[in-house]
Amino acid sequence: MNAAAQTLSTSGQDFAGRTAYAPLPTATELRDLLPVDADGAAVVERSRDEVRAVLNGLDDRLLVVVGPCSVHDTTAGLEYARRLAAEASRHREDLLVVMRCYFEKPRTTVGWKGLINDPGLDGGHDMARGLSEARGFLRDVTALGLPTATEFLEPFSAPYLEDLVSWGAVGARTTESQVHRQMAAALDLPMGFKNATDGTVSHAIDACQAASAAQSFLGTDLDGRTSVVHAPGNRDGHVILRGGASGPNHRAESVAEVSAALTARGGNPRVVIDASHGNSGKNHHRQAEVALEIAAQLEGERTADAIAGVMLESFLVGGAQKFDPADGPEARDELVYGQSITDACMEWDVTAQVLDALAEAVRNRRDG
Ligand SMILES: O=C[C@H](O)[C@H](O)COP(=O)(O)O
Ligand SMILES: C=C(OP(=O)(O)O)C(=O)O
Repeated sequence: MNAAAQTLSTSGQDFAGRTAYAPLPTATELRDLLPVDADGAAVVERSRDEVRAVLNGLDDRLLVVVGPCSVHDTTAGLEYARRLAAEASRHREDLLVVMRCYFEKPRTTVGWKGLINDPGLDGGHDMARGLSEARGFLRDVTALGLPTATEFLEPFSAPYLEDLVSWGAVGARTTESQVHRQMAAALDLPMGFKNATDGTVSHAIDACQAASAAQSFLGTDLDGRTSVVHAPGNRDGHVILRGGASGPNHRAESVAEVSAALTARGGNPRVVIDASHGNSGKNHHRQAEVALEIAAQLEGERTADAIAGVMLESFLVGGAQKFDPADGPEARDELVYGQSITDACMEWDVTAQVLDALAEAVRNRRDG
């Protein structure tokens, strides 16, 4: 029995066989505790509409989803958000900047699963605190006038957060999952689907089609009751090219191929390109180069209009540091402030240069 399970069984909470359960506050309770004010709600509503307009080619700016691979320290995350809000405002004519606020990490095998799962970075799995910190962080970022983006990994956490999110992702490891496609069908915000880790893009195209349909499925309501969910479908699904085991897919030939496949399937032919992950081999120096290659593509003739957005992984300090909660509190206390504990991120100064280059490329695209 693991330590968390032992605590629960001895603290007299519900315990069934080998698995322990600890009830959490409902989404309604957390929303009441940390409500969105009128200004915050207006930022979210306006940003969702702006993202939709960019995705549909009605707004000629570039969507830029940028921020840490994962938020593990909300103080550093907020310092990053303040810097990014200033850049977003400086580039607002050319770029629609949305901050990556990723609190749930899908692991290839095992590892720290993100702020919601383990906010203490100590294997304590205090998810009530994790949900509350995540929601509080989204509120703080939104209060800066900066829209937020997140990956929805656990369908159960979506109701706790979604009203503060302007762009959502389904990751490479879950795009083929019916459960995640249903979840997307219920969310009233633009949702990107990543290609699979092996590089296959057809799952993401299938996901856009599936999520666009009205669906009925088993889920929970905001009060945590198991419910039949009747979702209206999400018309703002789109593909995110993140490369994979078969190689990168950010270049013009891949973009043209996917865009044509999307057109043939009646999907949105405009894609978001992730400069990180399989497109950079998770090397943050290479990520900056890939971002500049995408900028060059925006100025070319062939696929410039097929690119709606770019995703960048970026934090205050470049690179990443190894972290495993099992290494104990000393390892946690020695973490470098502002550096990723999951994938390598571009450092702040490089990020600012990349944003400059993307904005210039958008101006050149606009001027033909
Ligand atoms: O962006 C995040 C990571 O690439 C993803 O969570 C997988 O990470 P892992 O292979 O280190 O588990
Ligand atoms: C996990 C992520 O990406 P992917 O699903 O592409 O691996 C991510 O963007 O944090």
